[in-house]
Amino acid sequence: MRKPIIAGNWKMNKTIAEALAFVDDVKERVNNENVDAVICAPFIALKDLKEATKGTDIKIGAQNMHFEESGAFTGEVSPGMLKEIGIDYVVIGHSERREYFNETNETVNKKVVKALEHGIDPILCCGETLEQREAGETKAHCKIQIEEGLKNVAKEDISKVVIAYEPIWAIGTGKTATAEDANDVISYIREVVAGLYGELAQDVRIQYGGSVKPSNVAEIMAQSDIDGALVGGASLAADDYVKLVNF
Ligand SMILES: O=C[C@H](O)COP(=O)(O)O
Repeated sequence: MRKPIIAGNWKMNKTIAEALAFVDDVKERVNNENVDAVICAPFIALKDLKEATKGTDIKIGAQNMHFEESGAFTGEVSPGMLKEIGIDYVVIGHSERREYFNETNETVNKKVVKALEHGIDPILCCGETLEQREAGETKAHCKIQIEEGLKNVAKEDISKVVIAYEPIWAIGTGKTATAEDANDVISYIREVVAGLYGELAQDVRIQYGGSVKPSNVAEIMAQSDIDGALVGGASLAADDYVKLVNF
């Protein structure tokens, strides 16, 4: 039985003060024991958020990390630094990182492997552009991203990986894939994982992301293969976040 995971991805939003006010507002209201509720926040707020959510059901994730342990990588944050403050999850290979920061399947894979090595659960993102969707290349594109992203991930670790399917054309646009379409691609992604890990694919949680909001989360979560959501815009408003995790 896969436990659903609803993760807010705040992207480059909220100061530390705003992040703490948000947690203060939602922490008593996040009470769905059947869901893992996560907030993925900017690096600078992570330590404070970990402290502020102690004893609550909210888990904290980063939005990126480097794959090296340390060294001359100006501006980067290492897996050990995240582990030191108890970070639970890390988003890896979000389409915005792939597009604006030149992340490739190869660097994404190194980060996935390194996160697992440090006991941080990676949220591995995949998804197609509008052009790829219109050309009928959605599944082929996701297959490559997943197969390359999971290279060298041991069988013992695969259930710790969360996959987020986010069609790029649905991110921040208000356009959501229909729940059935999203489920179809996600079922296919599970087949791809099964091609690599057999039955263990049934333990891997696969989220949908792209304009998820309180009004559509229940329909999305009702699909057979969708195990959660990675939510951008709607996760920034406290009341909406509470509705999303208590769907
Ligand atoms: O990581 C979250 C996704 O990019 C979705 O963003 P959105 O909910 O604002 O469309």
